[in-house]
Amino acid sequence: MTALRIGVLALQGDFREHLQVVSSLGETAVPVRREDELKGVDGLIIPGGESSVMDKLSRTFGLAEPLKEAVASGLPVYGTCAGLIMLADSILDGMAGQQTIGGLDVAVRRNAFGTQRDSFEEDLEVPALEGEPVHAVFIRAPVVETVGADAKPLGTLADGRVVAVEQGNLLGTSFHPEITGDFRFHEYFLAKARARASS
Ligand SMILES: NC(=O)CC[C@H](N)C(=O)O
Repeated sequence: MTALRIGVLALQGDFREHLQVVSSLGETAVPVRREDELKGVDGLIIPGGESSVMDKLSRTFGLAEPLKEAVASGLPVYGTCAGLIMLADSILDGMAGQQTIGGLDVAVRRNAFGTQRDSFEEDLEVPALEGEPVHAVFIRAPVVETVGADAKPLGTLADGRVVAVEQGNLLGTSFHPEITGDFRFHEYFLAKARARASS
């Protein structure tokens, strides 16, 4: 089986961790900072970081429109934390003028857990993934406040709040699987990329 070519948006945030995860799973990982680096990728990961900065940089570097086109073309895209915010059709508590790439029919609230719970960890039941609950690490994390008709929740906190969603080839998590050593979400995403590459 030939390795997939997976781009990781490398404008800002913890893109290095995702590049390492993709390589450790046997695929080819490529940092994406320019439009031409998006060409020929079988999937794209948008990392955690600061979504308002990522938004500004993507517009400054002329990547915002190509990213929207990539999503519209059906490219598999996985966003973690700030990356989930970038994929959301609407943001609550965004910075003034903050825009997103969109694609996921959800409204996401930034920094939803407030200062007292800036970072926390919780085990999540994720029925779509086999095996144990997913140990999820949240860092100034967003929450999916509204899931539209086209999107589907994949994982919820014990209090019922949605922190993982999917919609066709798009996948988003509020938390950071790239730092826990449990890469089932990455594998779930790579399966979408593999299916598309071989279709
Ligand atoms: N760990 C993260 O990616 C934090 C997200 C950040 N709070 C934002 O609004 O973009």
